[in-house]
Amino acid sequence: MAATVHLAGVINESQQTPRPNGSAAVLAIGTANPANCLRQDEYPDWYFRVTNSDHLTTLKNKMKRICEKSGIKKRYFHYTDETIAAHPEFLDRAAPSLDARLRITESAVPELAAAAAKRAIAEWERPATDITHLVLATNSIAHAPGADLRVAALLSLRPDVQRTLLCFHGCYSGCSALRVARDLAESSRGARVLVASCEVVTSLSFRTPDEASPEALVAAALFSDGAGAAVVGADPESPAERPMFYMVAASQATLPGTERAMSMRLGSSGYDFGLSAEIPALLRGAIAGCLVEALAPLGLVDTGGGWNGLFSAVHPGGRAILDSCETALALEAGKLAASRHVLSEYGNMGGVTIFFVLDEIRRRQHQDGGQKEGGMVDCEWGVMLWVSARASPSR
Ligand SMILES: CC(C)(COP(=O)(O)OP(=O)(O)OC[C@H]1O[C@@H](n2cnc3c(N)ncnc32)[C@H](O)[C@@H]1OP(=O)(O)O)[C@@H](O)C(=O)NCCC(=O)NCCSC(=O)/C=C/c1ccc(O)cc1
Repeated sequence: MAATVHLAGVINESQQTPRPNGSAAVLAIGTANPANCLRQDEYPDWYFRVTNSDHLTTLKNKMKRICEKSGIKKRYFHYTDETIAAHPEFLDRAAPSLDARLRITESAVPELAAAAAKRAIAEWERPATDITHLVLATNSIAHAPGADLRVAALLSLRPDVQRTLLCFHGCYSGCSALRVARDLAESSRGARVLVASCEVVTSLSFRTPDEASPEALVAAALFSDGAGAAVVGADPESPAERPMFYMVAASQATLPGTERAMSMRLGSSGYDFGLSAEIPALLRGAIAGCLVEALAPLGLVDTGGGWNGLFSAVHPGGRAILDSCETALALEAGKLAASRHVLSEYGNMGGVTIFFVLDEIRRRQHQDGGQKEGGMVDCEWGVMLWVSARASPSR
């Protein structure tokens, strides 16, 4: 472990660090992707060729059907043809390959996360040394000292920056990181939290297609690499700090009996993903009830017009996930336009994707001057799966 001294102070109540008056807000956003971009309509041919699997014609045709229905146009990958040529063990399920994969991700994750974070800090227009906390979420590493320490060094954050590393939160890691950032930002006045999410998970999961693992084929057709970052803080301290989304509440709900529906398991040959074909239907059945429970304490209720009065930042886990949300919540066409756009342009980058969706929503707010597609911008309140957000009235 790195030589880090952790101190916890206990003080008299009257001497507590003052807490901020307002809610934490997203003050800036940055995103980044690796250079290797592959078109989705060409991916099955490429994938079966480089894995020497062209003879598996039934499986290849299935992947083509999945890609056609994925709602994705292109995806980004840290790996390249050269990576695959240099690592024949990635193609052989029986060969141990985890060490080689983790050596790749150990440097790739902090570098990509820092690239996104640099853009967020540049937009924030304050020095990186004003960052008091760093929260990094990833499913793509398994080492300590972790990528959070390396990101802090790459960005020249101050030595006493308080770091939190969240690993193995799956596709909701971005929401987890934002929830933790919100709590940190609201717990001490002046806190400025750099929150980042980074996945190069395809380097941990790339392998030969297997007729016995159709779920792995779905993962191979959807997942993509990228990084997203935001600066989060309460009580803007200067005119340059422009809140774009106030994070007013966060909640989490787990559907009983669904523990096996979505899973990730890191083994000697990398990640195995479990993605039940039931996920879109499970979501369809549960989402409205979850929304009612999460929003009622905020006084937000469906008064008959459905949930179209909110803007929605939904993690685009797959085209069918978005369809399920749209159906279950009776959303008007275009209400999930930002999520669909991000899915189409980048694929499913796990927890990173939600940063791209928030970025896309605010871009549409600016471009359209309030006359946006799908009634998104004139909504004061919004919901992000699973963090509720309120758009700044000043934006
Ligand atoms: C794009 C898909 C994969 C296919 O499109 P489709 O409209 O369902 O098309 P088909 O029904 O014709 O399916 C095409 C083929 O794929 C197969 N398939 C179809 N899902 C499968 C399957 N999970 N296994 C294994 N074969 C399959 C299906 O059997 C079929 O095979 P075949 O008959 O041989 O053509 C679509 O099903 C889809 O988007 N599925 C959702 C993928 C998914 O689970 N994503 C979640 C990843 S985890 C995540 O991001 C978290 C999200 C989340 C978000 C919000 C929350 O609140 C909580 C969580």
